[in-house]
Amino acid sequence: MTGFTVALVLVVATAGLLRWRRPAWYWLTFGVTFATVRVLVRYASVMDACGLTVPPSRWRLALARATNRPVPESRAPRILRLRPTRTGLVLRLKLRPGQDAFDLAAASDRLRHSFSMYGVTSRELRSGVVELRMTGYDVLKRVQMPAKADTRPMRVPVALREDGSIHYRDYREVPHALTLGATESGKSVYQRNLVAGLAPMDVALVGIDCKQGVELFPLARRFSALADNPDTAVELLDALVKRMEGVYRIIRAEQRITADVPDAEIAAGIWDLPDELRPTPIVVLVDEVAELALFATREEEKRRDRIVTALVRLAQLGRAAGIYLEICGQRFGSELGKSITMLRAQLTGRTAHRVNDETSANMAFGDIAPDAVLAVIQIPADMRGVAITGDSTGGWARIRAPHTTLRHAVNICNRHAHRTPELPELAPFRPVLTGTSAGSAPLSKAAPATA
Ligand SMILES: Nc1ncnc2c1ncn2[C@@H]1O[C@H](COP(=O)(O)OP(=O)(O)OP(=O)(O)O)[C@@H](O)[C@H]1O
Repeated sequence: MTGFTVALVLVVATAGLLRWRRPAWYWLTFGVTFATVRVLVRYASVMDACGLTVPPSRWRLALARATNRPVPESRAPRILRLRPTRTGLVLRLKLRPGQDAFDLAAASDRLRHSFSMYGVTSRELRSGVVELRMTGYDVLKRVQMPAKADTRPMRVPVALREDGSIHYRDYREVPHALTLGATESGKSVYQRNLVAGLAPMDVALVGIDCKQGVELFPLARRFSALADNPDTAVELLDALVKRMEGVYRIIRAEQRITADVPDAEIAAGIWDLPDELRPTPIVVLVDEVAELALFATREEEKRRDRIVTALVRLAQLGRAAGIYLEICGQRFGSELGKSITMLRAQLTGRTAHRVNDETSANMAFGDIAPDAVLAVIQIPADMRGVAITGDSTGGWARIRAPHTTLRHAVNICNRHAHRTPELPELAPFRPVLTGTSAGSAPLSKAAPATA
């Protein structure tokens, strides 16, 4: 036996032994080749077995009869493209007459078993063309974000989807979002990833962290305004509403100039304004929203009503003024008092981490994607950070953000501290940065924060 044959036998034997464990590196070294060959060789028989073929058309049958040939076989969707990726394979299929995208979606679990893949998901690209994404291993087990991401202004690659693609938080497409989850489910890590993704962009970050500031205050260098208690939060939200009204006045002034000019675009939001006039967009991050909505005394009730009213106004009118809400909490339902469900209805983007009961899952998806409720309940307790994300289109996906530590997020914020815009309306809430620890000093308005 030559040296080459021995090496080949060793490689094949090692690959065979490792196949059942399927770590990510196994996939990259051997799996991708095996899976491509397997899918191509088994394609016709698997499609037939999964009921994804159509009988030959009448003219093909007639032609076979006329030329005295055997009866043609049923045909599977035509493969337009097969692309191996870092996590699996992507197949683009042209459907045969009589098939629809739902046929493939309904057969995805059968396809997964038949092709020996970890996961198969399908989505319609355009009429008659469906994309099947196959993953060779559990990509959410240890999240590694793809090196290349399609970054655009106000679009953050925040997590990995179970089909291996990137999940983006796009503020211009989905202005406001709600993130729910039980304690220790991964909400703060998700929010940290958002801050780290937004830090290099031209955006002002505003934080309301009612967990005594433990999550957002270490990131203070990149924040234009911070509040760590409901009293400061109510003033900060009022200031944001005032700023929103100011931005509306700028848009109105710009409209008067262009309304008389035929064929000119009329500004309907900050993104239609010329660069030199465009106010800085603002992302408002609220951690533990229930703390803002709970009250014990009459005074606190009045404060709570002011807070919720300001949040509703920002959610209703903020998009055009470039003010986007990112609200995080353990529960967000009618038990938090009046106007909460009205606010929730404005939060288009929904992300739910592990929850402890069906009611909490319903708060996230009951009104937009009822089948996602079951998926939320099924998130295992030992997979912290795994979440279900959906939007008003009714679609949903399983995602997990990379495990970004607080130290890593702080480093990113410090690196981009020079990008922190100074907004005059929010100046009183700008964190005062000192080199020393804030210790036991109350972190209220203009409080020192360390990073
Ligand atoms: N995406 C992730 N990947 C791996 N581990 C994670 C991920 N997200 C969270 N974790 C783990 O779960 C722990 C709790 O996460 P996190 O602090 O974000 O939860 P939380 O929902 O904000 O909890 P609480 O509401 O109690 O503050 C983290 O310390 C981390 O170890």
